[in-house]
Amino acid sequence: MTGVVLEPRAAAPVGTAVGTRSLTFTYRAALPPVICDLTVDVPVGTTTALTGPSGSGKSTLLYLLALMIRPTGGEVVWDAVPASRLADAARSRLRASQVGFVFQDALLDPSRSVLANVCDSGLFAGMRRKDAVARARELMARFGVDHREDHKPGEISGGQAQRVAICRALLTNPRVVFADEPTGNLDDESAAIVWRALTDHAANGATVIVATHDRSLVALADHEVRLDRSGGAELRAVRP
Ligand SMILES: Nc1ncnc2c1ncn2[C@@H]1O[C@H](COP(=O)(O)OP(=O)(O)OP(=O)(O)O)[C@@H](O)[C@H]1O
Repeated sequence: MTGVVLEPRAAAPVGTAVGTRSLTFTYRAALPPVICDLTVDVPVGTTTALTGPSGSGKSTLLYLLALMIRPTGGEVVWDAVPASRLADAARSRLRASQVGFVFQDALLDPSRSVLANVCDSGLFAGMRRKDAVARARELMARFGVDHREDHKPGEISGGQAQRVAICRALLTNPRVVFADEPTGNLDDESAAIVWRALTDHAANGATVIVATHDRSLVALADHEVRLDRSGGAELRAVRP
C-alpha cells in the first residue's frame, strides 16, 4: 500500500481538505490500474505539486479528487466524508460550490465569449449575474485578458486561453483548486503571475493541487506527491 501523509505548515489551518483511502482506478478491467492503493491527505491551506512521468496518472488523480470520475476501489474523502456516501446531487453541489478546476487544454466553450466562459461557473453555483461579471472582470484584469472579454476562445492565444481558464476556476473563490499543467502554455512572466495567484489563494485558506512537470514551480510548493508508473506515489516535503 502507498501511504502519504502531508504535514501542514505550522501557520496553515489544521485539517484535511481532500484525501484518498486505498484509492485504485482502472480505465478498463483488462488494463493495469492507473492509480493503485493510494492514500494521501492534503491539508487545508497548502499547495501540493503533483508530479510524475507522462502517463503516470496525474490528470486521472485530479479528476478523481474533484469527483469527476469514480474510483474502481477505495475512497476519495472530502472533509472526512467518503465521497461514495454523497448522492449525485450533493456531489454536483460540492463541485459547483467548492471546486475550481483548470483543465490541461483550458477546455473553454468555443461558442461563448471569454466573459461568458468565466462567468458561467459562478452562475451555475448560484452567484448573481452582476456579481459574477464584476468578479470575472476583476480576475481578467489581474491576469491581463480583460481586453479579450468579447472574443471567442478561438480568437485568443493558447496562453491567453489558459489564463481565462484560471479566471474561471477562481471565480467562486473555491475552497479547493485543482490545476492540470496550468502554466504549460505560458511564458515565464505569465507563469509567475499564475503561480502567485494560486499560492495567494492557498495563503487565504484554500487548498491548491497542481499537476506539473515544471520543477521551478514544484520548488515553490509546500509538498510534492510524485506518482510512479506502477500507480503508487511517494511524498517529498518541498518546504519544511
Ligand atoms: N479515457 C481513457 N481511457 C483509457 N486510458 C486512459 C484514458 N485517459 C487516460 N488514459 C491512460 O491513463 C494513463 C494516465 O493518464 P493521465 O492523463 O492521467 O496521465 P498524466 O500523468 O496526467 O500524463 P501527462 O503528464 O502526459 O499529462 C495513461 O496511460 C493514459 O494513456
